[in-house]
Amino acid sequence: MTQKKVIIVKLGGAAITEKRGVCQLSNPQQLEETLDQVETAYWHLTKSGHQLILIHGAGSFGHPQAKQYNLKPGWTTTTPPTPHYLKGFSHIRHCLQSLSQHICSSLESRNVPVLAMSPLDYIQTQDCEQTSTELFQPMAARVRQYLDLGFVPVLHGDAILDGIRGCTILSGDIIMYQLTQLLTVTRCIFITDVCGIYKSDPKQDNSSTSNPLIREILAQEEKEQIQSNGSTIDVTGGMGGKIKWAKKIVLSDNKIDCIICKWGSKEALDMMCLEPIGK
Ligand SMILES: Nc1ncnc2c1ncn2[C@@H]1O[C@H](COP(=O)(O)OP(=O)(O)OP(=O)(O)O)[C@@H](O)[C@H]1O
Ligand SMILES: C=C(C)CCOP(=O)(O)O
Repeated sequence: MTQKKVIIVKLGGAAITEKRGVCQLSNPQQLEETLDQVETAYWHLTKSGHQLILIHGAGSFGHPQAKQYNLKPGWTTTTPPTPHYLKGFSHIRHCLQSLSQHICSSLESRNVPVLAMSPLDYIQTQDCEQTSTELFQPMAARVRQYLDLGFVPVLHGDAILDGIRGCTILSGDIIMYQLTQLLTVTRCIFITDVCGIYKSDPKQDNSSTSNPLIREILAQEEKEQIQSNGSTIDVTGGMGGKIKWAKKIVLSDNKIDCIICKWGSKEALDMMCLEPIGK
């Protein structure tokens, strides 16, 4: 019997939403293809006894709103939130829930047994990314419980309460990292709208000579010559943030594969179906 494996797929905000807009989904063909691949991968994994966790990014349903209301630094716990913060927090949560609802109902109609989980309900951070892994235990325990029952848990980058900042923004990339620390995970896949990591943003330089795709990155290397400032609003660090958390995953357990690939690509489907890397 093959050993049961768990994979985590993050559907990036750039894959499922139009990040140049506000509360705008990706074009229907892009979104359909992305979710079709998730459906195919789910059936493939299930047949072989493997399990799938989904996380989605916020894209245009979270980043512009977080910026507008200054929600990442939060309101601090010493003073109560101003009406501006109350409105912003309530508004962003409403936007995020509508995105999660859309993704989950599209997958449910494809017969993928998804169960949505809002991180806000499972974690209060202590200074956002500085939060210790043990505080993520209730979230991981619920994910484990859903997996054991045969469901596909769906989490997302979220606006959450924070013991120091009052509130903050928790990236799906950090949720990915924390889950790898608490569950046994074989592979992490980041699906976005570019084929991987380049020397600099491929949307600003699409020449394969001056801006090649970097196929592998040494996780131990402190600094690599990668520029990661993108052209859309991203309060959680964009591609730079993703590289940071992917490296932390690999450094914490070098048996976990970490892959960044483009929605709809053959690589994305192969990686989600647990095909070997580099085939
Ligand atoms: N060096 C780079 N290599 C590849 N992409 C880069 C680079 N620098 C900037 N980018 C940009 O990073 C974007 C992907 O990062 P982003 O954080 O938007 O991904 P995501 O996970 O899909 O979104 P979200 O954070 O909303 O979930 C691409 O759209 C690309 O234009
Ligand atoms: C902007 C919000 C609310 C969450 C960010 O999550 P990410 O898109 O996974 O980085």
